[in-house]
Amino acid sequence: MNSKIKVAIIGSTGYGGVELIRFLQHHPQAEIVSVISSSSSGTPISEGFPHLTDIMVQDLDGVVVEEIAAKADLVFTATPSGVSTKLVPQLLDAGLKVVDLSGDFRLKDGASYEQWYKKPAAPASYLEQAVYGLAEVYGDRAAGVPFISNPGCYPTATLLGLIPALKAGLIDHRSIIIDAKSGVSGAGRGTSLMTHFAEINENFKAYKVNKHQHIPEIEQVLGDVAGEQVTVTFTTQLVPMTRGIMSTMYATMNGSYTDQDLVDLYREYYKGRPFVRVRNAGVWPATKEVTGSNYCDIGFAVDTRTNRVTIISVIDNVVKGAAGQAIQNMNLMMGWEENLGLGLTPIYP
Ligand SMILES: NC(=O)C1=CN([C@@H]2O[C@H](COP(=O)(O)OP(=O)(O)OC[C@H]3O[C@@H](n4cnc5c(N)ncnc54)[C@H](OP(=O)(O)O)[C@@H]3O)[C@@H](O)[C@H]2O)C=CC1
Ligand SMILES: CC(=O)N[C@@H](CCC(=O)OP(=O)(O)O)C(=O)O
Repeated sequence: MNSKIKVAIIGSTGYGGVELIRFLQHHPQAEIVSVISSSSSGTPISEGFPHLTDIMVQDLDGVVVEEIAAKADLVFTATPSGVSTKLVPQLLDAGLKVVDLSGDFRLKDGASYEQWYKKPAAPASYLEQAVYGLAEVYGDRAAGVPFISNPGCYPTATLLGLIPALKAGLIDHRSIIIDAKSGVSGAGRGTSLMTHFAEINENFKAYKVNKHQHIPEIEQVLGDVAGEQVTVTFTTQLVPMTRGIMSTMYATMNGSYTDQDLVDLYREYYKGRPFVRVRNAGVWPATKEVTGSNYCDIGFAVDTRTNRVTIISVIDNVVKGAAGQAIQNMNLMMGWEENLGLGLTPIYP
């Protein structure tokens, strides 16, 4: 096994960054050498996060690329969209490996990024260089590369739920409808009216309907899998819970299949992949069954009356949707077992 890799976390005061710290502290092959903040450098991280008093590296560093390059081998950029666009090229040019958690390098087409994110795209050469890190689908592309773009939270749950059926031709790609719900931590730590307690508690609201920035990401990957253009209907909703995404997908089947046919197909597709668990026929997953873990759990319900299938996929948005998947990608980049440092059972209840 290789020697320990030195890692730095930019955005370590955000939800993704704090979750990276939680897992990396116990990673057998990684050592956190720098926790970085653009707004609180020079202060101990435990000042804002008292639950982190036991982490070895306490003082928050500033975002100084040369200093990061002098200390670290690999950087996790858990930074907002628009920030990674500018930061990641500098880190790569300084010789660092990067796993970026933002949406800035997921879309290969810069014009599409600008349309959906309403921000300038990163230079095309860096978009090309980024390997899209949906580990269970593209994991074989990750070994030895310097730069992984971590998938979005909604796309992770959705794509893992759809790809085996689409690839096998079981579902009609023109019929896909995705109804996705997220806990409020998906919006990050910053406060807004959208996630304000009085606005979301005992409430359930749709947002960005047909306008969500994850639509082109989902369509890009489904198009790649299907070998032709795929468009989807995608509705996102905010649920009054802290963590968790449930993506419920509907599609017309191209033949007559049973729940068990889908279970068998998905178990075969995800054979050997430690983080996708396919439920037995008739058993549907719940968000609490993956909380705090890197699992994606998937269940099915075939409706013979309508000839449609309902696919239900759940993840913890902060883990499999962000920090956990980022560590899984680091493991694959380094040629390690993909579940290294991630073997936690979900927190229940
Ligand atoms: N939350 C989730 O479930 C998921 C998040 N993501 C993506 O991961 C990234 C991080 O998300 P999340 O942790 O939730 O977001 P947060 O808003 O919780 O944290 C983002 C952090 O980025 C830092 N930051 C802000 N501006 C800058 C800057 N100019 N330079 C350097 N750092 C900066 C801030 O820390 P400071 O002020 O200390 O520098 C802040 O704490 C985002 O791109 C998000 O879209 C992806 C999948 C799921
Ligand atoms: C609940 C909630 O607000 N979720 C966010 C997910 C943001 C995110 O992860 O953004 P990128 O993947 O594009 O970086 C949203 O729907 O925009």
